[in-house]
Amino acid sequence: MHRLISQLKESTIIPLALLMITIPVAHFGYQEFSVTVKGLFSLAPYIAFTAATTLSLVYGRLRVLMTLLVLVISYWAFSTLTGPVGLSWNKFTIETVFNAITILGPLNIALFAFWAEKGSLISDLFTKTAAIAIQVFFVWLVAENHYTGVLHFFTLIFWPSMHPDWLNIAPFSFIAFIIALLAMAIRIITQPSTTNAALLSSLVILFIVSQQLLIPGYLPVFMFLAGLLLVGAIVHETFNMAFKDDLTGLPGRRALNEQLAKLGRHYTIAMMDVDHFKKFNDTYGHDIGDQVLKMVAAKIRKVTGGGKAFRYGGEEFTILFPGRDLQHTLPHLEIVREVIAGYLMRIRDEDRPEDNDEGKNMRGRKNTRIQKTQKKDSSVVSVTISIGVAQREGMNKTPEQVIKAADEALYRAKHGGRNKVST
Ligand SMILES: Nc1nc2c(ncn2[C@@H]2O[C@H](COP(=O)(O)OP(=O)(O)OP(=O)(O)O)[C@@H](O)[C@H]2O)c(=O)[nH]1
Repeated sequence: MHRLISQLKESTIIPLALLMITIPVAHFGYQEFSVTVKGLFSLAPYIAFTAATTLSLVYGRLRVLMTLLVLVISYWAFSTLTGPVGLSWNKFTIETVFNAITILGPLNIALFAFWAEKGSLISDLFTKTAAIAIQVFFVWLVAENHYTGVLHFFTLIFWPSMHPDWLNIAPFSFIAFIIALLAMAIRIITQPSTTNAALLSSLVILFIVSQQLLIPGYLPVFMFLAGLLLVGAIVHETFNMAFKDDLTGLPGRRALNEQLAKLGRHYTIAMMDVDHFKKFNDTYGHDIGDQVLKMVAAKIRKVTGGGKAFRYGGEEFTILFPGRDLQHTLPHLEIVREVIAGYLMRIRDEDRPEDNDEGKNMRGRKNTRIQKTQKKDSSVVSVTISIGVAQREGMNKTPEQVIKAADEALYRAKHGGRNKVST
């Protein structure tokens, strides 16, 4: 739960801050731009969309690609509606296009966020693009043939309370935005990620520009932001894939190597390893083993004393203490060891408490749980870790040599009975 909240904060904070900053730029700043700058700025969203499209194709991010297609169509249609050519469109076409974008746009963003990415990129891309093409065809059909009935239906106000005065979009559009917003909120709560935050931001941006279409700055400035957020999401997630361990969320070996290269002349390194983990896996299975590794990583991540945790590989972890000597790190490592040894983990099964407080109470009743574990309830488990520590000194001059010394200390901890810190 704690990790979910921090992931949620991590993925939404930047888009939220950028949305806030963009409001005054679109509302006041844009008016100060010269005509040339305004003209150039109208191209800015297309530049950001092109960059995001290229990255989506290179990294196979179809959900982002489909959202981009919705944004490109919306931006092109909205800028045509509000531009000089749009004025020659008849009123019926203008209303049809505006209503189509504001009803279908949000629903499509939500749809593509949920529509699983399956098969090859090309066939998936083909199916999803066909879904958009069919919609575009129907909109064209309505606009061409002046199906006033359809348009009239979509602008009907069923519930006056659902259509407040400040709303500049049709009632059906408002409902579409609410449905899409709820769906995207569920999506980001269940799967907090930078991409989902960027998709949610695209939806919010589509709402803002639909609402403020007649204020000149909003459309290019906010659409540019949408493109930038999608570019940022792909770059951020690709970076995470390379540097973060997927199972535990800790920085991985590549990140560790980068940090090792930056260390100064004064540091301590601790290597740690889960005790008898092979036996644990054999007894409880690999999936439960994974859950335990996640728990161990969560505890190691909280190390105090200036330590930085990494997953070294398998059931091995590393903590770097830049600028700290060995004696300083020992009490902090003892805390990590004790916390893990004292933690009774309830295995995720049907009985696992959904409620976090219940889980805490259960852990509080430690002695009863241990007895229960030994007698009949095999759904509560615990593990210990052994830790080896070494600092940069004497013959151990390079990070590799210090890691080797810490590994040797870890070997001594294992042979000294495990569940201990050795130097
Ligand atoms: N579930 C799970 N197991 C893993 C993972 N990575 C490594 N392991 C297992 O960790 C075990 C490591 O076993 P060993 O290196 O023999 O050491 P050990 O059993 O922990 O014994 P000691 O280190 O001597 O206490 C192996 O069974 C690996 O399959 C992982 O990501 N998930």
